[in-house]
Amino acid sequence: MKNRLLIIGASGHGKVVADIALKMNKWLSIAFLDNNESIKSSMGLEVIGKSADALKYIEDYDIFVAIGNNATREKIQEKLEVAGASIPVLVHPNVVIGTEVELRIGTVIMAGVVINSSTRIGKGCIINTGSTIDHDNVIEDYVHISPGANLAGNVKVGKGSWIGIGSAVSNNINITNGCKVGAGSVVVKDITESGTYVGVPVRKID
Ligand SMILES: CC(=O)SCCNC(=O)CCNC(=O)[C@H](O)C(C)(C)COP(=O)(O)OP(=O)(O)OC[C@H]1O[C@@H](n2cnc3c(N)ncnc32)[C@H](O)[C@@H]1OP(=O)(O)O
Repeated sequence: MKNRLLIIGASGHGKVVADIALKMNKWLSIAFLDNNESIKSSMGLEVIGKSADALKYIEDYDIFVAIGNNATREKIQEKLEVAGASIPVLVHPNVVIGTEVELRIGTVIMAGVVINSSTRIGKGCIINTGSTIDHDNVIEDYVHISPGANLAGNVKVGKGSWIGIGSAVSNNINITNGCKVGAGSVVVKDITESGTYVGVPVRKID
């Protein structure tokens, strides 16, 4: 761990990530990188360069990718990992995390989340505000669980999938990689084909 933190992405998601990092009180200073040159600072934290500059900072900074798009976040984080960057896990102080829960690098756990026992969360995941992930889940790399989504026990979510705001996934369900599950949708059967699914229960629209 380094004593400075660099957050890639200074927009909405980046701000929530920075707020969590500030509350963790582990870093002496926190700054952003962002490709939008018009953003000079965000939340009182300076923007010191563009995303492409990240490799210049890997000796002195922990680096966290705060980009909401799963594929873009994966691309940037994988490049940083290959270059040997130190990539933290960010956990808001007000979460409940059970026994034998594994969280991998580049993942952020936002306020009000509950993760129950024996669940594994992969690299670069966003576990967004007030979502719940119950026991024995496997959340693969670069997944986004949106605010207020509820996953029952023994759920598996494949790499790069996005579970929409306020959606629900029944117990013992597998959702394959590269899926989008729409806002407020309910998944009661396995999803075995990548695509976009909406409704109660979900139907494939794309
Ligand atoms: C902190 C944060 O902000 S985190 C971000 C949280 N945001 C979310 O969770 C958003 C999740 N996204 C959605 O639900 C989106 O609607 C998606 C990804 C499912 C689909 O988006 P698109 O591919 O652009 O689909 P589009 O908007 O064109 O809709 C296609 C059809 O599906 C319907 N539809 C779209 N989303 C839903 C939904 N969640 N539930 C039911 N029907 C839906 C539309 O009404 C439309 O129907 P129509 O053809 O009869 O008019």
